[in-house]
Amino acid sequence: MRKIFVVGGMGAGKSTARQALVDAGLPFIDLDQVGHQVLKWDTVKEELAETFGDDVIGEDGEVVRSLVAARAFVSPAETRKLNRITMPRIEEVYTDTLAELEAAGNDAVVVEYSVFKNREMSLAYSADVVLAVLAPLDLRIERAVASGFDEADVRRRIARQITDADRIEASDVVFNNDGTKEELHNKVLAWWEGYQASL
Ligand SMILES: CC(C)(COP(=O)(O)OP(=O)(O)OC[C@H]1O[C@@H](n2cnc3c(N)ncnc32)[C@H](O)[C@@H]1O)[C@@H](O)C(=O)NCCC(=O)NCCS
Ligand SMILES: Nc1ncnc2c1ncn2[C@@H]1O[C@H](COP(=O)(O)OP(=O)(O)OP(=O)(O)O)[C@@H](O)[C@H]1O
Repeated sequence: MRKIFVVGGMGAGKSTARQALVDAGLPFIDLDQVGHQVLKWDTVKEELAETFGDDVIGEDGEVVRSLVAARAFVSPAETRKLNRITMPRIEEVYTDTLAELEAAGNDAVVVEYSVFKNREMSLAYSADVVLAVLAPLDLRIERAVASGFDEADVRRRIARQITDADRIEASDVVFNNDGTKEELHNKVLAWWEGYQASL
């Protein structure tokens, strides 16, 4: 099963690019969504409370994501603590989901991976193709804020992520999302048609 990774910084337009491939009929795994799923595991909740404070578990017993973000993205060291808790569990769910999709007879899957670092040392070692979605920083911040995130939080998260130069270096195809959503959608679909024809 071909694994088509969609990577990009916060607010770049990964979900929009992924949707174009989903509209073309591909199943998808969004690793941000998988991340939210593992926050429901008791072991993860316990480790987050030990690391970032008991109050990161709300009165309803669920992780208060905004509070974890406020504490985990203040420095590379704190972000590493978060990643050490979440990443092994995300990888476990990812591997299981891949196996299920493969068993169901799918030829390809789109994987949206927001914290991609490089092809060798992350989940992306299994990628057949890496598509990078790029957009100017001010536009990314504006879009992320418009979708509900606090600006200071967005800036802290972006500071913990790799740069677009690194993304260009590590990817096979680059999409600039500096026009309309429809333009991005069409560019991704055009790539997919060409890619399929080349197989
Ligand atoms: C910190 C948490 C609780 C914040 O939840 P929240 O709902 O506010 O954000 P959400 O999960 O939707 O992520 C939004 C964006 O934040 C950025 N982001 C999230 N986690 C990270 C991280 N570990 N490092 C850098 N950026 C990150 C990404 O650009 C992501 O697309 C959550 O992001 C989390 O548990 N992160 C750790 C797991 C992880 O790395 N998930 C990303 C997919 S592998
Ligand atoms: N070309 C565009 N023009 C205007 N708005 C856009 C464009 N591309 C994306 N957006 C909007 O910007 C926001 C971020 O886009 P999207 O969710 O696709 O990015 P993402 O890379 O998946 O972000 P995140 O890292 O937060 O998951 C969304 O609200 C989306 O609708």
